[in-house]
Formats: sequence, C-alpha cells, structure tokens
Amino acid sequence: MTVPNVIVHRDANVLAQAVAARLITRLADTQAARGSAHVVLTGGSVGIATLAAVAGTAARDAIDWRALDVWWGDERFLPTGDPERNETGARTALLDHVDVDPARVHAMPSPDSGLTAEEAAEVYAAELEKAARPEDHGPVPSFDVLLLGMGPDSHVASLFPGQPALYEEDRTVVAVHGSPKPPPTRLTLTFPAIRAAREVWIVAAGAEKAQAVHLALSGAGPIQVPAAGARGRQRTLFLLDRAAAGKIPPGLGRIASP
Ligand SMILES: O=C(O)C(O)[C@@H](O)[C@H](O)[C@H](O)COP(=O)(O)O
Repeated sequence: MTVPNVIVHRDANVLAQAVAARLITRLADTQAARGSAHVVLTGGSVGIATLAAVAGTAARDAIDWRALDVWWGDERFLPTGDPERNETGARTALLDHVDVDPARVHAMPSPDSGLTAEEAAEVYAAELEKAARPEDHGPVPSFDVLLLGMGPDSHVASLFPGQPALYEEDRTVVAVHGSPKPPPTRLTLTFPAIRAAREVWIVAAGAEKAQAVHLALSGAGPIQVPAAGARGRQRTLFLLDRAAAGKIPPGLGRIASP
C-alpha cells in the first residue's frame, strides 16, 4: 500500500478550492494521456464543497466532461432526487452545470428501482465490472481519482468502524445496515474496490476530524480506523485544513497555503 502524503491548507474554503484545482488538473492530464478518465465522488461537506468549487471556476472547461466516467464511493439508500442522497448533492453542486454524458454518470441505484439494498449493491458491482478493462487489476475500472470524505469516527465511504463491510474481500459493493450516521441503509464500495484506484484522496476539514486523521496516519488497523485502510495503488493523499491536521505526527505535515 502506498504511504500517504499529507497536504494542509488554511481553512475549509481554501481546501475545497485547492482540491478542485488539483482534481481538474489530474483529470485533464489523464484525459490527455488516455482519452478518458474515471472519477469516484463522495458525499459529505468537503466533498460537495469541492464539487461546487469545480463548478465555480472557468478551469472546469479543461476537463472533457463527455469523456469522464463518474462513480460514487457510497450512497445513502434513499429515493432518487432525495436531497440527502450523495448523488443529488453532486448533481446540484456540479453535474447539472457541466456537459457530462448521462450514460457515463453511474449513480448507485435507489430504492425506487424496486431493488433491495443487497440487490442494488449487486447491480452496481455488475456495472463496475462491465466498465473494467483487461488491463485493470480486477472487476472495477482503475479509478484515476477516488475522493473520500472522512467522519470523526474515521469512516470513509460507508465503511464504519467495526462493521461487517470492512471484512469484505471479494465483493466490490455491499449494502450497509445500521449505519451510525443517518440514514441507516447505505451502499458502499469495499476496500478491494477502493484499493483498485490509482489515486485515493481523503479530504477532511475541522477540528472534530483531527483525532481520526491522527489515527489514520499512525499505523492503526483498518477495522478500527477505516481511513487507515483506504489507499491508492499509486498515490494516497490526505488533503486537510489546519484544524483537521492539528494532531498529525510531527514532520508529516506540509503547509501548502499560508
Ligand atoms: O454519505 C456520506 O455522508 C459520506 O459519503 C461520508 O463518508 C462522508 O464523506 C463523511 O461522513 C464526511 O462527511 P463530512 O465531510 O460532512 O463530515
């Protein structure tokens, strides 16, 4: 697993703007090299603020939006259009404002599909598998950037400490019941799917995240500290504001904006 790099910005606003700039550059570079790119979005405050920042800058036109596959790391199992769905947040903040190819926006299924959460997880896993190419390392595409927010309990996507989803070694998407963060029923990528990403970027702001950041960077186990198990094949970034970086081990931080 890659050793994470830590980048610290002044506050949550600068963080969102800086992650947006980094994301645009990364995806545009990937498209220049390979023609298209895969990005995995996250819900949560910094995740959605980042998408809004992408929408708000003219540099967004550096991305060929029609040559981008958009996936989600997790979803709240709520009806389509529900404001609490991560999909709804991402559409409102960004996807409704750019020229994405609707066929390449891969929202996780909602309960109005008539599927149970378990069936929905299987459907999404099949969609991922269909998009995987022989050169990919498994039944999911090699995501170019996989964004993850992180909770104060160190959860990422809907992988919560101690829950069964963390032990999954085969399936790439599973249903989660009894999530400590509402709503209780969710769908989530598993560690094998997350670790197929070329780059994993964990974005977190606020002092309430400082302890989780500390643990995730201090050799904690992924069952107790899920963020400790989210690593990209080529690169793992912790993109933080100063408050979230307040407890990182000395020497690890790099202040990127004054
Ligand atoms: O469905 C969700 O809520 C998530 O995708 C979740 O993993 C989120 O990213 C973190 O809980 C961080 O959220 P905040 O940035 O709002 O603290």
